[in-house]
Amino acid sequence: MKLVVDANIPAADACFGAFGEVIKRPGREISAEHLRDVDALIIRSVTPVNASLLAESSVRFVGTCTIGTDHVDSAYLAQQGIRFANAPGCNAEAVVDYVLASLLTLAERQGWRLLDRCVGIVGVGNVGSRLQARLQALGVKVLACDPPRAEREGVSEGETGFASLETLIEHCDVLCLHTPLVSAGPHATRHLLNAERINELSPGTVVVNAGRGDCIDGLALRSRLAGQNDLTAVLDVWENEPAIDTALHDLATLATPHIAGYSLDGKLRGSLMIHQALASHVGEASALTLDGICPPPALASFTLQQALPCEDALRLCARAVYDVRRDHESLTREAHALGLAQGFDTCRANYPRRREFSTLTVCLGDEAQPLAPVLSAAGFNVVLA
Ligand SMILES: NC(=O)c1ccc[n+]([C@@H]2O[C@H](COP(=O)([O-])OP(=O)(O)OC[C@H]3O[C@@H](n4cnc5c(N)ncnc54)[C@H](O)[C@@H]3O)[C@@H](O)[C@H]2O)c1
Ligand SMILES: O=C(O)[C@H](O)[C@H](O)COP(=O)(O)O
Repeated sequence: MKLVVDANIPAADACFGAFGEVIKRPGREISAEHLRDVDALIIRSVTPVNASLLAESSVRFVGTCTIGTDHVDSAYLAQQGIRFANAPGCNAEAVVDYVLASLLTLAERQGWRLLDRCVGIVGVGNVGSRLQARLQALGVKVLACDPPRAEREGVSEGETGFASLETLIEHCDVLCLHTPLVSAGPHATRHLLNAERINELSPGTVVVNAGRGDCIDGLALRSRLAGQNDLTAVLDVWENEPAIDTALHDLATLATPHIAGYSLDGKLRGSLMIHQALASHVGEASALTLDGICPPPALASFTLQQALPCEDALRLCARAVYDVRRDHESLTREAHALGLAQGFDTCRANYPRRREFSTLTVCLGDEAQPLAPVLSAAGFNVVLA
């Protein structure tokens, strides 16, 4: 078997080498001519897969080591009998870490407490529901909006905690978007946050987008930020990546290059899930495990002796694992050196090794032991020293 694999996929040899010859190519450069005599295509989200890529190819399996699937014309693949797999949930914990790290950083800069905020979550799937669980465990008030889920589960607004987007806009201090990009249909998400809704946001609202860039009307957000300068934007995803809007980039308080899900754990889970799907496609058993391909974390544990205020302790532990300010600064730095589009992809290609909150064990000395519930709610392992 011959496989073309995005060069940005970690553990590609361990996950795909046993199936045959692995040819690595930059994801944005994979083209029809690379696929003529290829059996399997293993990608991430930057390779559009459609008839024009595959019509002349012998590809029978397409696997994307990502949650999102908007880059793949799955109807075309189904019609051609080409097996398709994605990696649901693979990096969901990493995205939740990103959102918590971002909110804790904003809280410190702007002088508020995360634990006092009301957070709206739009899209309560693998990412949104994990975010909801961690925030609620911390005692943060959460409003959740997911009309497709409400419909599937046969519930109406208010009945089981789902609320409308308008309710979230009216009541939330923070609005987090975790929706997929859906272009058509009753629950389309393209420009879900449109000019009208952006204008309805109360001054001071924090908008976080770690779903897909096109779920927000970037021009409308840019004009509210440039005109009134009364919102805070945390943007990980953008319209037209990597050639994103420079003015919007400059106006965002935290601007990162689509790396919310870029924990090593999340990426390796994605590779492993597609390895398993390919093994099942070719009828082979697989013995590969995450532990087999994932190294131990550089910082596995530390001891906290002091009875710090809750949010200071949360920030300290979060930053010991992942400091979102580093990603914001490296995008700014690379954009200066290379221009925004090239800087965006350079940051992604050279992304430093990042682990998830759950890889850190925090040992609490006597005085710090009251912090156990809050640290464990945020996703850290906690032991009493
Ligand atoms: N920034 C990143 O690095 C990163 C990482 C992972 C995922 N993502 C993006 O986040 C999206 C969500 O990930 P997930 O794993 O939670 O996906 P998921 O499919 O598990 O959940 C998506 C949820 O959104 C809901 N939804 C769909 N249309 C909606 C609408 N109009 N309004 C409100 N809710 C709606 C769905 O019902 C579903 O519950 C992915 O599709 C992907 O595009 C981004
Ligand atoms: O859909 C996903 O899983 C995420 O957006 C993922 O982080 C995308 O990673 P990329 O394809 O940009 O490497």
